[in-house]
Amino acid sequence: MSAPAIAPATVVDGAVRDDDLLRIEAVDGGHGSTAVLFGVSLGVPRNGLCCLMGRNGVGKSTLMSTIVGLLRARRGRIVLDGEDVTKLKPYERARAGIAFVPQGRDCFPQLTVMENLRVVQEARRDLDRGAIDEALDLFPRLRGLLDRPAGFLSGGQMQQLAIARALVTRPKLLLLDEPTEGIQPSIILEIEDAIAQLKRSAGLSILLVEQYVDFALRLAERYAVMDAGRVIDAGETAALEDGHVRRLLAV
Ligand SMILES: Nc1ncnc2c1ncn2[C@@H]1O[C@H](COP(=O)(O)OP(=O)(O)OP(=O)(O)O)[C@@H](O)[C@H]1O
Repeated sequence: MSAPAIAPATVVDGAVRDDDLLRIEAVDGGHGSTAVLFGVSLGVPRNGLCCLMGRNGVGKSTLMSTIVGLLRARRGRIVLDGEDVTKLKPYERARAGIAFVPQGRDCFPQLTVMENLRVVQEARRDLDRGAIDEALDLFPRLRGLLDRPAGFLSGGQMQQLAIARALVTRPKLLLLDEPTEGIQPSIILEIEDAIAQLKRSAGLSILLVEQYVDFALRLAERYAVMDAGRVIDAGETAALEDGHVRRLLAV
């Protein structure tokens, strides 16, 4: 049987702009022999937030892993602040300014909150102690928990620690994969405040994967919706009609 023809990438209007900090251009990718992403083009504005939405299994986490280099892009380009990072290793992309908070939060459960932060700092000699203080300023709740092992934190506290760990690297781009998942509403508000504050602080752009549509749209300037490994709609949130994204997600 002959291989199926590869469809040309279709770029949805408004998905990516020339001056975006992160430009994902016509990327194909997946897991081993399983193709998941098909010609994905998407941009994250400078000092802005793009929320990426879509039902379970459409490829959002696969795209995040491809951006940080845990999975290889089979076709297309990933450009960060004008630098083509498509072929860089994950640690090289981290040094180029990409930080990732995966689903599941990825902290060391036996280490205390402070040790979790120091591990990141000590792995990177270019980082100074001030970076930890700045990250803690954003999440004051963590200051009272510095000696507590991360495994004894609540889900919301753990999420705050995971974001703080990412910020210790002083990234240009922060990738957040479903930060509200399984978290109580009061802590979701704290996380929303922290993300809003991060956006205001100069130099940070955020790609947020989120199923909680209201949370995502309150924070975002740009949105994109994926279905079956493709971006099917994207644009400025300011121009969104009420209910438009929900209708797409219900497809
Ligand atoms: N390690 C893996 N090996 C093979 N296939 C995988 C692997 N991880 C995910 N997939 C498949 O890739 C597709 C996209 O999954 P992905 O996790 O990227 O979707 P998602 O949109 O992030 O969904 P969710 O919101 O449930 O996390 C799914 O069909 C999934 O089964």
